[in-house]
Amino acid sequence: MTPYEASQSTESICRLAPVIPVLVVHDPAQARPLAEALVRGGLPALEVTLRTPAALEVIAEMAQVAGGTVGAGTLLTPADVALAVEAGARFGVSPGSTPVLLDAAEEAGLPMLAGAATATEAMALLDRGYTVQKFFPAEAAGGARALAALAAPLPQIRFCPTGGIGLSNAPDYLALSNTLCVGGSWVAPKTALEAGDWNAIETLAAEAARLPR
Ligand SMILES: O=C(O)C(=O)C[C@H](O)[C@H](O)COP(=O)(O)O
Repeated sequence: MTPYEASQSTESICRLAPVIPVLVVHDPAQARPLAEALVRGGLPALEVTLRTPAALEVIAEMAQVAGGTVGAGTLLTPADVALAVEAGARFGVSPGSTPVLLDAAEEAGLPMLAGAATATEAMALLDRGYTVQKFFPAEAAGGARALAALAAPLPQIRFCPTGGIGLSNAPDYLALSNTLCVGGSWVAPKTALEAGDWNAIETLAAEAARLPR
């Protein structure tokens, strides 16, 4: 897969809904009800972070949920890419970008939403052909003002900002010309997950899905 094709795929995924939930799941038994609640609420694109021992099993379970598009987050190494693809991930997300990681994703045909936090990092990805990128850590790296400033010299790059975003500040990003969607963990909070409160998660998803962009 070329970086151009990867960007086309990640753009379509980012256009599915205003928010991509960032999920940290410890129990594979929660995968299906969680994905179903998020999809019912109107958020079909899901990012499962490879930060728990259960993550690959969670991806495999979620990949079978109708209407969902499941990706793997926190991809750091070529080995992570291979495991994510094997589990059934349809896209990958990384906090930053390294040539070996991008090589592996391109070879494996996994569309990457790779991270950049500065103009230099965004330009390096653009040089390689990635016109859709993750802006991470969004709030800590200057927030919506920083992302808006990048749009002036780099209008051809579109972003999914992630990191520190919630319902209250998501609109600041979604109003920007260079933002396709935002990522965030707020739609699947730890307390609701621990309680298996799928209705609460569906309500949070529905609220997020209604955000204008
Ligand atoms: O490691 C990755 O690939 C990630 O995707 C990192 C996540 O985007 C953020 O950790 C989510 O940040 P919060 O919404 O503030 O919890």
